[in-house]
Amino acid sequence: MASFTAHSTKAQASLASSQQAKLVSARPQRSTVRCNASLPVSLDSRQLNQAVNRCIRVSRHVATRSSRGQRCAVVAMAGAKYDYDLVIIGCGVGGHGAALHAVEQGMKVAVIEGHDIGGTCVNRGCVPSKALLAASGRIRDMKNEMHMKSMGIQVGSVSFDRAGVAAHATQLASAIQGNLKRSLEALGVDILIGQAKFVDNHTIKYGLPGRVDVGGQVTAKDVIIATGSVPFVPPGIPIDGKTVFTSDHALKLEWLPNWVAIIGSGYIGLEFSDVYTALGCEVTFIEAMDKIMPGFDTEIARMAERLLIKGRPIDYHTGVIATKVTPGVPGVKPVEIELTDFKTKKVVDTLEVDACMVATGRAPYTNGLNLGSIGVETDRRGFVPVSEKMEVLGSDGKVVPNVYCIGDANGKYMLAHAASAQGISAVENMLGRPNVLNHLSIPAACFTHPEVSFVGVTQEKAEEMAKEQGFPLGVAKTSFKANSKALAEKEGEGMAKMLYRKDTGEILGVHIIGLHAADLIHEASNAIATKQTVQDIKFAVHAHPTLSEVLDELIKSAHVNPPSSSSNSSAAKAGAKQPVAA
Ligand SMILES: Cc1cc2nc3c(=O)[nH]c(=O)nc-3n(C[C@H](O)[C@H](O)[C@H](O)COP(=O)(O)OP(=O)(O)OC[C@H]3O[C@@H](n4cnc5c(N)ncnc54)[C@H](O)[C@@H]3O)c2cc1C
Ligand SMILES: NC(=O)c1ccc[n+]([C@@H]2O[C@H](COP(=O)([O-])OP(=O)(O)OC[C@H]3O[C@@H](n4cnc5c(N)ncnc54)[C@H](O)[C@@H]3O)[C@@H](O)[C@H]2O)c1
Repeated sequence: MASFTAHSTKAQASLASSQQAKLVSARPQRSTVRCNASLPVSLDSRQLNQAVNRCIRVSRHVATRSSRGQRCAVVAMAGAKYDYDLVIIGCGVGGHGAALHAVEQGMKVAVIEGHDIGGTCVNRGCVPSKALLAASGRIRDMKNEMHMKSMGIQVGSVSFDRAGVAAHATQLASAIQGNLKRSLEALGVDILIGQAKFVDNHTIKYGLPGRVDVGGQVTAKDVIIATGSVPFVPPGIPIDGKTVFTSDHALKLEWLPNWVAIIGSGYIGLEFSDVYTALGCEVTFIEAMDKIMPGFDTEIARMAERLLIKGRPIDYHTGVIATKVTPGVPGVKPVEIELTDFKTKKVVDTLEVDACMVATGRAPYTNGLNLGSIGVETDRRGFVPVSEKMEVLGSDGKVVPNVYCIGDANGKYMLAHAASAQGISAVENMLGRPNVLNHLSIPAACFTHPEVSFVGVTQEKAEEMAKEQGFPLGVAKTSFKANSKALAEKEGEGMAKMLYRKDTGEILGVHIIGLHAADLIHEASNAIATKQTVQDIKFAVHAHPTLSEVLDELIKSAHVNPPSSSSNSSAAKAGAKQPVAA
């Protein structure tokens, strides 16, 4: 049976010889687990807690037998079986989030990164794109004379320096990359450089092609695959990086084509249409689905079309795919795009434009991991199959012990904050604390001007659920038009919509389009994550005048029956004023 010596430590523990308390992976057989309580160095209370957590992790017998409240100081035994508790392959936001949480839990962690710390989000995604959107958004605002005049502002001619805007994006990416790296170093995470591949569940080889001085082999009790994704380019589209390109190239803003066709009207297409049109380019969308912005709730997409497309130099072709693209030469020869009807497969048109951006989704970056060595097969598109606890599933459908996959590589929800939340969840699960992330509580936002955000399901999906499960569906709506803060900014265009169960008050989805929608969505996503109902949050107070009152009004306008209006509700007991339905 496991034996455990716990020292209650009021102050610093008394210390033995060794200079460093290395909570290195001891992974002895459970029957021989022995957590020795002599501490080799002074530990502060945080380190002490980490040590306790570490011991609890090594043996669950200990977890149940030792009172967690009692401050036990523990040091893992000598003779570590693995180099690390956790090795993370890929150091994007997913890997970074997982590493931070694992260190917090007292684990010894290494990340292996084959390209650049920060991955897509920091270097080729969220961060530089938001910098371009911020700069181009200002330019759009200042060029909007009517808007400025309506607030009594006169602006002279507005000009910008393309290279300066581009530099803002690259400098921001590089600053944030540095911050990320320093945060890992400060926490003692080992950063190993190289492309990693599995030898077995606990052994990873890494190196760089043609570099004998880089690389090696490490072992770990647990491994997380966090290798992210790369742009997906449909067949028949040669990328030259100049006239035919993906977001990887577009973010460098090396030139501004007069007319750019964007294939795909998802997040990347929309955000880049916002940047390009603010900087004076014309845009044509090529979208395979029958409607533009097919990923959004239909009503929100309709409003987005009015606010983000009509009134801007943007047109679109829907229900068509680009089957052949011939690159051009800037200023000399246009790019030719052959359009084919998505359903009939007949060629219907040919476009000649200055440039073509491909924004048709992302493909997982899982090649070269030697997943076969651990009995794993990716799906047709290359995504790693995972359980709801982020455990990797083998080709037999069973959990592959000690291997997890998070972020874009598993394809569950390709967003930065989802990757990092999945990383935290995976660490919790490897520590023996079962954790399932509710993906329906993860907010998403498109950072156009104005922004679009949502959490949970669309109205179409909610209607389907209501029909199948037989519950009454509530649809509450509010507008930004009546919001004092939005009106003060002369930004009254926008709406918010909530889908909820009228019988229980459960919130199924919230969609917002309008000023700062990306910030406003969190009240709703937190409510869904913590399972709060409409009744629970109906009487929360919002500062006036703020944009958050849009959500306040939205929630107050929802009608749940029964039991929210019952006189037994806590708010009614407290004598809260009943809100007026909008
Ligand atoms: C233009 C653009 C804008 C975006 N904007 C947003 C946004 O505003 N908000 C948002 O939430 N999301 C946004 N995203 C999506 C977001 O960037 C991704 O969801 C997120 O980066 C995924 O994180 P990850 O950690 O899973 O993978 P990544 O960030 O892709 O990181 C994976 C890392 O693993 C490394 N790697 C791969 N294979 C190996 C290997 N074998 N060995 C070692 N290292 C390896 C890669 O080099 C990479 O650094 C955007 C994406 C793009 C392209
Ligand atoms: N603000 C954000 O959070 C943000 C910003 C950018 C990117 N991202 C992430 O990056 C990922 C990739 O973004 P994206 O915009 O490339 O993908 P997406 O999945 O959002 O949109 C792709 C669009 O392209 C269309 N499409 C696909 N193949 C086509 C073809 N052959 N011809 C014409 N249309 C085609 C699809 O119907 C879809 O509308 C997304 O999953 C998103 O999560 C997020």
